Amino acid sequence: MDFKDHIKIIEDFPKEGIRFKDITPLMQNGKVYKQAMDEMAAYVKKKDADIIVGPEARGFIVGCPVAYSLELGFVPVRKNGKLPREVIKVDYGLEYGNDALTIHKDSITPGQKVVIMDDLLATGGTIDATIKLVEQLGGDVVGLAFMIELAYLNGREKLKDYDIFTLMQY
Ligand SMILES: O=P(O)(O)OC[C@H]1O[C@H](OP(=O)(O)OP(=O)(O)O)[C@H](O)[C@@H]1O
Ligand SMILES: Nc1ncnc2[nH]cnc12
Repeated sequence: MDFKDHIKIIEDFPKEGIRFKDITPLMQNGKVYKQAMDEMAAYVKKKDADIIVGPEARGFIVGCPVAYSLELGFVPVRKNGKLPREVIKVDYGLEYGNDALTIHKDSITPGQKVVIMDDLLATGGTIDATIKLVEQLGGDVVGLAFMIELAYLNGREKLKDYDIFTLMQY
């Protein structure tokens, strides 16, 4: 199955010069969405993860179905001010802006094997911040999984100490 047939590219969104990869057509097709999640689940299983972590919002679109299918827990990483209990926080930059990410302080048990999942790897800023949060809580990041990799932004270089799985590369 060629997953790229189900990704739409939108020029100059959300800012001039950005070629936005829209995953919503893939999600709208049940068979294709399931196949994509099954392939990502196979990777998470191979890494023998204890728990999945995903950053808001599109990390939930891939992390939750895979967690459900493997009967694993899912921990949300959210933008600043969204989580209701005690959090730790990290500032980060991405392809089109800056923000802060947070995680509940009690969401990871030290030594737990974590796979971090998101829809897309661009500069790696989001995942770098997510790794910092997980590691500050004592989690062991055993893998990173994305549907899409924008290879021209060199996110892999920033994340070179980690094992990375991607379904599609641009
Ligand atoms: O590798 P990076 O340069 O960090 O970029 C990738 C991130 O950007 C997008 O999220 P965005 O922050 O736009 O938020 P959203 O998921 O809430 O749309 C995408 O879902 C990744 O999380
Ligand atoms: N080019 C892009 N398309 C979709 N999501 C993104 N997140 C960061 N860069 C992106």
